[in-house]
Amino acid sequence: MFSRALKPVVSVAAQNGAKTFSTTSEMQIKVAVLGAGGGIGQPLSLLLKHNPLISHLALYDIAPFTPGVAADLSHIDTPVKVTGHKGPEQLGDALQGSQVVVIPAGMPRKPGMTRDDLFNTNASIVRDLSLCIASHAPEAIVAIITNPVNSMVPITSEIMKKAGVYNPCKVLGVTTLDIVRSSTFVGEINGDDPRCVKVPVIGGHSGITIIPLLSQSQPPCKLKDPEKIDTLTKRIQEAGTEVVKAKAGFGSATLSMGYSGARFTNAILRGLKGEQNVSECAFVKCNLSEAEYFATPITFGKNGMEKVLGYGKINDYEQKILCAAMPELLKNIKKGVDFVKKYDK
Ligand SMILES: NC(=O)c1ccc[n+]([C@@H]2O[C@H](COP(=O)([O-])OP(=O)(O)OC[C@H]3O[C@@H](n4cnc5c(N)ncnc54)[C@H](O)[C@@H]3O)[C@@H](O)[C@H]2O)c1
Ligand SMILES: O=C(O)C[C@H](O)C(=O)O
Repeated sequence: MFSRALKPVVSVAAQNGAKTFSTTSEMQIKVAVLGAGGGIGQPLSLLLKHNPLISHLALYDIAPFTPGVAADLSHIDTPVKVTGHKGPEQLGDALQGSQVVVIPAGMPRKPGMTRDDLFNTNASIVRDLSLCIASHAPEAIVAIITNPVNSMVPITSEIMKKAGVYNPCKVLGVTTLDIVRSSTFVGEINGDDPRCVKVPVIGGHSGITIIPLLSQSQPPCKLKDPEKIDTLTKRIQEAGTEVVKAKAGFGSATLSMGYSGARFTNAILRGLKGEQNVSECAFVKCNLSEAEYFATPITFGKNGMEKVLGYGKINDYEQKILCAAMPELLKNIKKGVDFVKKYDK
């Protein structure tokens, strides 16, 4: 995943025999993970501890064992400094100076629940964290993993607007797991290495709002039968539920999400570092549809999202499922916006 960035750079002085050794982490970047003690937070932090573009990893959670997670990770022999912060009184310290904030804080689904069923618990968690980001790290790029992503991105955006620090390029909903799953499933069908398969996934991140564009798969998906395409599309849309059911009450996807969150964070970091044409899909503010926020391929730059790449030509089937998704997506977004308005009163 980090192959392009992992390569250590031996300085000229070192080549001449002097005992200096530097890595590509020379640009000092602090990343804060909010919800770092959880099922996603821990593997995500483990992967980020290996990212040479990060100089400081601040782990925050309300869980009392958070300093222990930080102590544990800090013993790994990579140059990333790790600090642990527990409880709201230590959140400011975790955020101060962070250029990137990743949020996996909040409750996961149990069997029988929809992502929207998490709204009541997770909306206030994300609101309170966003208020603190607005005051302690207003310039940070915020990557939101917490579900329902379709509503949490509007919540953070509205909080940032109220605080007068909103930059739409810096509030990003993480949908990478949908892309990772699509690559895996198409790779299995095609007999291709999934790392070489690219399938854009647009719309949102819940049930029917997840729209994989199988017609744009690279290399092309070998399935041609419309019924089989429909079955695969539904499998991608329901893949989170597949994990929730299999975990039987013990949470939702954590390891594949830790991987996906680390991959997304790495894309943000590469953009921050000035690398060109780094792209991933994300749920962002854009005007590609009647929805204010929409998942689409984007590129990253020094300010977070650089360009909305859009989704190009889609076929009739994809157009149909996109139309079917819009009412749900609009409802999810409105729920987030209204939550912040109501909180104001
Ligand atoms: N975007 C995606 O693709 C995706 C994928 C998987 C899971 N998720 C979502 O990610 C969230 C976390 O999932 P998980 O499996 O890690 O759950 P988890 O219960 O294992 O961990 C959540 C962590 O959040 C912490 N937390 C709760 N309130 C907090 C607060 N106010 N401040 C800081 N930390 C707080 C908890 O203490 C816990 O450590 C869920 O909402 C889940 O639905 C999203
Ligand atoms: O399905 C969930 O509740 C978690 C996550 O959104 C996923 O897609 O795995």
